[in-house]
Amino acid sequence: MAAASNPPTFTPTPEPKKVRIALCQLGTTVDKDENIKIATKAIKEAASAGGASLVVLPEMWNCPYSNDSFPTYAEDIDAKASPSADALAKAAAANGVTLVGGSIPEKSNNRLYNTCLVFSREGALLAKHRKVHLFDIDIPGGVTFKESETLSPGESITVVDTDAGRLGIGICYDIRFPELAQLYAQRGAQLIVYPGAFNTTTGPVHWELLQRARAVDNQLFVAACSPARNPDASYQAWGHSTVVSPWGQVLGTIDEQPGIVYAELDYAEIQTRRLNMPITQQKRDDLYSLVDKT
Ligand SMILES: O=C(O)CCC(=O)C(=O)O
Repeated sequence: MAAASNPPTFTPTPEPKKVRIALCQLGTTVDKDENIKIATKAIKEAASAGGASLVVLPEMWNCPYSNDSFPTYAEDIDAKASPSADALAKAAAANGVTLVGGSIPEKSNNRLYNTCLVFSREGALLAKHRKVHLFDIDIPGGVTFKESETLSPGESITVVDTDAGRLGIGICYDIRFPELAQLYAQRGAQLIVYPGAFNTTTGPVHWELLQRARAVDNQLFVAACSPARNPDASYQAWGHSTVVSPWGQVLGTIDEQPGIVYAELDYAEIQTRRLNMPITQQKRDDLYSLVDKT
């Protein structure tokens, strides 16, 4: 069967070639100020003791993961009334790291979003990603959650150039939608970062599987950063923050306890894998295609 002539969509980004990433699996409390302190301390440790140049925080790191908490912990980022965003900007600059600031509940124009902020190593806000796919599921005897009771979905997708490479951003449930990751790959993302908080029902079966699938499908790096499990919380996070290579190998992971996962990302591997196995060129555009509507 003749392969369709697909144009290569990957534009290699010349620099950087190698990045040391740190995923901070934070223990989250009910006290926002305390959570900010915990996050700030972890960012410092990841940069200084850990030598990371790219630091990632978990989904909803400044509050308990619950619909009761989102409205009360939400902050208005655009109005510059966000102690969490301020603390992240300062921590990125103080430690000279690119920071994917997990997510926090954001309030904006009478709506709430699950929002990830990305900061440069100078502390400038580079991107804001609002979770596009809300986590609404009902698994009897397992987990039931309906983010749409309080949150609204984001309306745009996010690829951002940073000192630590070209990053695609998704939040947790966003990882279940392969087309989003494919669009990010088409736009030259080298790494897709998913702050996430899977749970003890879906986590054991899907968390690593989805990361490895997104990495292998798109021949790029994937990193997913979870909160640590809090036995007292209503939502039991799976933990297991993980980094995966374009070949689907787990480069670093952890259990459900607080801690920091480190990994070396050698972006040259992306090109090697794509040259050795050129699936992008082998796609059958005559039979199917991905439509970018953004
Ligand atoms: O997809 C899952 O199983 C979990 C998703 C989730 O916890 C979230 O989107 O916050």
